[in-house]
Amino acid sequence: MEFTKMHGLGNDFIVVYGEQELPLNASELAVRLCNRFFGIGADGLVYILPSDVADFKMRIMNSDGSEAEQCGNAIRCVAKYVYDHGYVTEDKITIETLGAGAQQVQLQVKDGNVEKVTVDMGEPMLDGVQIPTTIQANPVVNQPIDANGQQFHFTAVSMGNPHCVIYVKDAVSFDLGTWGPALEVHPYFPKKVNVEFATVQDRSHVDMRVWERGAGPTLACGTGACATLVSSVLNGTTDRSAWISLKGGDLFIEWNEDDNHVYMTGLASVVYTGKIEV
Ligand SMILES: N[C@H](CCC[C@H](N)C(=O)O)C(=O)O
Repeated sequence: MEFTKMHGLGNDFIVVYGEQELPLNASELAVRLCNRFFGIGADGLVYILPSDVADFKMRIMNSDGSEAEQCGNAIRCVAKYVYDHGYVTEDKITIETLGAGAQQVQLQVKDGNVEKVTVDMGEPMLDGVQIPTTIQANPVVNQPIDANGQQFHFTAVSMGNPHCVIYVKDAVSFDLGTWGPALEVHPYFPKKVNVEFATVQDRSHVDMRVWERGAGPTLACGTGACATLVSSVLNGTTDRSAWISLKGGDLFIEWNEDDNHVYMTGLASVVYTGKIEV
């Protein structure tokens, strides 16, 4: 199997092009190939597939073998991949995901190189039951939640995949390993949840660290950055556009007041290409 190792701010993926549909063993392959000791090593396995409603379809498997409905960093990588390989000639393309349907992607190209990618991540889902959570509220803002004997307050947002945003004193030094795993599987979240720990620096800058559903601590999370911006607007702590600073770098997120869509802008990078027996 040929693959391209790519990342979005250090959130890394094994990208596979050429399949007509998701392989039946995609989940087992994800666990095997994402393993950082016995496999290639990555946060996820990403397939670029044909689509009936967009230029391409993206399916993403977390490193634990679970499938996610959406992945912000991966969709930027997919857009760069198809442009670099000449599968598209326009700098504006559409990519279908399970969680958000056909999404518009704008490539910022200079001298033939993809510099930045802006993705329309669609409308945030704020209804507690739809996210899904067990909380009957719309939106779910600043709700108490206990984990390992500690009480936090969270705001829940879905970007096609579920997110739990918690504000802490210092996200940069926060101990993800102690609290992330318990919150990921908290009974409030029937489909588990991605957990973001955030510190608002000012109305246009938030520090965020993430414990991802099905992948654990990653260097960046695109949908998590979107959820963090939406949550911060709901909590009145930022403007509707801001820089979200992750361990692997910065994403610029805007929650547009006119169309209610969230727009994410950031980098996408190729590390190497390879072949592996599967
Ligand atoms: N672990 C996530 C999928 C990857 C999301 C993240 N890597 C991103 O960039 O949005 C989930 O199970 O919902």
